[in-house]
Amino acid sequence: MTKTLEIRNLSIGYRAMKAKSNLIAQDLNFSLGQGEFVAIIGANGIGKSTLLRTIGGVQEKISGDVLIEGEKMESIPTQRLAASLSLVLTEPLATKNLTVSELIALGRQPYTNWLGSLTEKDKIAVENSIRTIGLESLKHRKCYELSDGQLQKVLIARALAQDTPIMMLDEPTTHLDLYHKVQVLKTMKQIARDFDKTVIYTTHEIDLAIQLCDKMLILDNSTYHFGTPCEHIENKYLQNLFPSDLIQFDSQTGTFKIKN
Ligand SMILES: Nc1ncnc2c1ncn2[C@@H]1O[C@H](COP(=O)(O)OP(=O)(O)OP(=O)(O)O)[C@@H](O)[C@H]1O
Repeated sequence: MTKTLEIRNLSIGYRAMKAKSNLIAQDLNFSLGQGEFVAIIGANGIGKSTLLRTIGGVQEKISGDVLIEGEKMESIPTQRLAASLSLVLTEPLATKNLTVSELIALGRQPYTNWLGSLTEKDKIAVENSIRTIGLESLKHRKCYELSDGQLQKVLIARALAQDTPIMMLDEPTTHLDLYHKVQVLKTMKQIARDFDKTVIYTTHEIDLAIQLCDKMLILDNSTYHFGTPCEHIENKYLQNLFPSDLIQFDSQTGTFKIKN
């Protein structure tokens, strides 16, 4: 399997603080291949978003390397990087006055000219994304008219329209109900499979990730584990992810249960 994303000795954190605590995670090493669907999990504040933003190139790393298709990220020109990697973050949207179609069309920016005019190919990519994510009935609506869950789907469709070999999504299902969480995650997995893309996302929905993902990266206090959900269960890495006073992981069912 071709490696699309390689993380080598990567340390992440926040430089500005200049204190030891600026280091969120260190010496991370893992790689992802074409067609893989991968979740980053871990407790609140452990560093999932920081990691995703760092490997997505919007946050400076502390040290180490992120390689995109074998090339160090910092040596890839911006335009080419935008055609290699799409990123869906949780930040509020600045452009809510656009229609759903217009916002999704912004995903085509790496391929359009400086006027931003869409070619036939761009328009087809936008329509395909709308259909794949199931947004046909909303495509003429203004983004400010959408619910949080609907907007979340639109942002995923925009990343899909960007048509990159790597897609990264920060908590893409937070605002969705259970049915639509599963629908979106299954669609993302299908996209990885059908188009040989590498899809990586952060999540708190560990049960769903166990059922759907090829691999999981578990960020734990001062350590991490990378492997298949089965390997994590066998190695009991999920058992100690949270304090044991309230919940415990049931390895038979692959779910967390509330303690009596
Ligand atoms: N801009 C920032 N400057 C300094 N520290 C930050 C900044 N943003 C986040 N942090 C800290 O970095 C750590 C990791 O935060 P991050 O948002 O990556 O965690 P997370 O695992 O995504 O959390 P959650 O599950 O709550 O979304 C936290 O301790 C947080 O307080």
